[in-house]
Amino acid sequence: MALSCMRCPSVAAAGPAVRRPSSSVALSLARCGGRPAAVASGGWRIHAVAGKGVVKGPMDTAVENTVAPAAPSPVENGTSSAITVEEYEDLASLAKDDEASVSITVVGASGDLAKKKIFPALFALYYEGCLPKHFSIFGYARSKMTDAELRHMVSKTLTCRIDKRENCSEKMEEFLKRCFYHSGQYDSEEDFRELGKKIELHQGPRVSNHLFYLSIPPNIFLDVVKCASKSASSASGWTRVIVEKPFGRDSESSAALTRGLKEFLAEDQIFRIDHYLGKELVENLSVLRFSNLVFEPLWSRQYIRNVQLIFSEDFGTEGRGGYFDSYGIIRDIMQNHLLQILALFAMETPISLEAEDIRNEKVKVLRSMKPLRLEDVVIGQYKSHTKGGITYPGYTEDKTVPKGSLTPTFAAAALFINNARWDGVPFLMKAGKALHTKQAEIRVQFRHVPGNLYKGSFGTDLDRATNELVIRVQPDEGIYLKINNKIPGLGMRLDRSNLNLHYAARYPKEIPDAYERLLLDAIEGERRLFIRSDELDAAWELFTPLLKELEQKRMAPELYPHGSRGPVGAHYLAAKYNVRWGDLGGSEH
Ligand SMILES: NC(=O)C1=CN([C@@H]2O[C@H](COP(=O)(O)OP(=O)(O)OC[C@H]3O[C@@H](n4cnc5c(N)ncnc54)[C@H](OP(=O)(O)O)[C@@H]3O)[C@@H](O)[C@H]2O)C=CC1
Ligand SMILES: O=C1O[C@H](COP(=O)(O)O)[C@@H](O)[C@H](O)[C@H]1O
Repeated sequence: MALSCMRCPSVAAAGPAVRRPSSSVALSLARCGGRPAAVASGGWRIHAVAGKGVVKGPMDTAVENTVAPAAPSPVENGTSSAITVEEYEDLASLAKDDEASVSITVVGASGDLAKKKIFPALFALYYEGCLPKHFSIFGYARSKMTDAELRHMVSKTLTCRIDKRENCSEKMEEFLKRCFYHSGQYDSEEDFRELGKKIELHQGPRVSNHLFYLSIPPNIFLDVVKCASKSASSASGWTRVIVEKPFGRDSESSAALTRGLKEFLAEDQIFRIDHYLGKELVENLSVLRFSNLVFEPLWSRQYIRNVQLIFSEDFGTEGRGGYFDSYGIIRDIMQNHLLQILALFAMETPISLEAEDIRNEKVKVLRSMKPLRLEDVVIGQYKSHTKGGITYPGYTEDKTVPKGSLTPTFAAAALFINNARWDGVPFLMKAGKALHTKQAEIRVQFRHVPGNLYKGSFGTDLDRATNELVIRVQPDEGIYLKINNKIPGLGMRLDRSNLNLHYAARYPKEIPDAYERLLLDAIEGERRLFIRSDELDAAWELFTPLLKELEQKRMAPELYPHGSRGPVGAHYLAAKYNVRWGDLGGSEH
């Protein structure tokens, strides 16, 4: 069975002629499983990098990708233009002779994230035929390991998709053969130089593109970027760096990190990952809104009563208390994952689907947020709870958490966007660990029907009769819309039902993990789902004053039992804005 990267058909939808608004456009062609993609007769995907496509950052090289340097720019002198199918095919055949290689170096390869997410995602991409033909993967960390030991470690983490087991162990073998390990210190230019030599050796005489994934604690980000840029960046192709969160703890530390990174990297070499942006249902948010006439006209204060962004986990810190305690749930989940979803949800229609157009709109939302007030925030911390004879420890009983810690493991907040579309609409966020369930969802509660003819049928609880759109990000992905309908029969009794797009029923195929999408995007130079530095600044500007106030006043979190629905304060906060949390209703599917 020939596998092909399923990403290609979505590119085809954009059509062969790609319009670009910027004056300087570099072309990059990324191979997509060797299958026709962007046009019926081509095997390559055209990817135009808007604006500073050809960037001469300190760690970058002039050529964005594999196209011969003399490839004509399709856009001249600031006027929009398009690439014809013929030009496209010429470029594709040109590039076919000159395929670049890509190396992916997982820095911190011995760690939890690398094992849990990064290597499995790379294998899934390989299995799907999404990795470039010439690729190699390097693990880098201080731990001593041979290539064989790395392969053994990685092999234990690889799984086959439920729906794709054919040739799986063969594919695993092939994949593992392309994984190598280099042990070194994170602040040693010499060690990175050796790594660079190894990479070049495996890449052969082709244009060699280097991707580094920083899967390490943040205090060593800059050491690694410095050493990698000086000693292991590509001399012939691009060099890109994926940076994992946390991107600082507040505005100041985040700005310092950005300044540090920019000493060695240009902004468009930095891929700040927020894995929630790679989740299928978050990706679908814009499709839902902008490609369905029934939603976009309703997307404003005129019809939407409130929006809820809810994250819950049914487990506590469990050994990750060291990291968690100095960040807390607001920094861990709200300032990044939930705020990013909010920005995507609330943004104006972007000019196009280009990364910069989308990020421009998101940053406008973030910069329009009203300052977050302490009285609009509730914080909580889980305490021990015994259920069914099992005692679940409280947060401060975790050995990796300092005694008496006031770090919130739960927070709820009411946020507002100061713009014409959203003025007065509460955006309620709720995030917590050790709650009763693991779930992430977006809930949109619509206003009451004015002059509702059926008002009498709903009793006194009119809020229950309003429409609610639920986007279930995880688990059991789905989108459903609560509507009112008549119960069949001779009488006139009303009911609440769900118009339900249940992904498992509609799409039996396994949904790719967020890290797969994001890794592939980074390889292809697609920046849409990564955080730009001005977005990050705006996100910290919103949360930093609140975080400082909480810490300065040593606000004590409200305790809630492990496995419960969280502190009652969250209900009072919602009630203050006439909101009822949608995840607590009894009519879910
Ligand atoms: N784990 C997860 O689920 C998530 C993690 N992240 C972020 O991803 C990054 C990596 O996470 P994770 O894999 O859990 O991290 P780990 O703590 O497992 O660290 C990764 C590797 O870094 C090295 N390392 C650890 N501590 C230090 C230190 N103090 N000084 C130098 N090197 C050190 C170790 O490798 P060696 O000793 O071999 O050099 C370790 O294997 C972090 O920034 C984290 O915040 C983000 C979201 C989720
Ligand atoms: O970034 C983080 O996310 C995970 C939750 O991710 P999910 O994809 O499993 O929902 C969270 O557990 C962790 O604390 C946080 O750092």
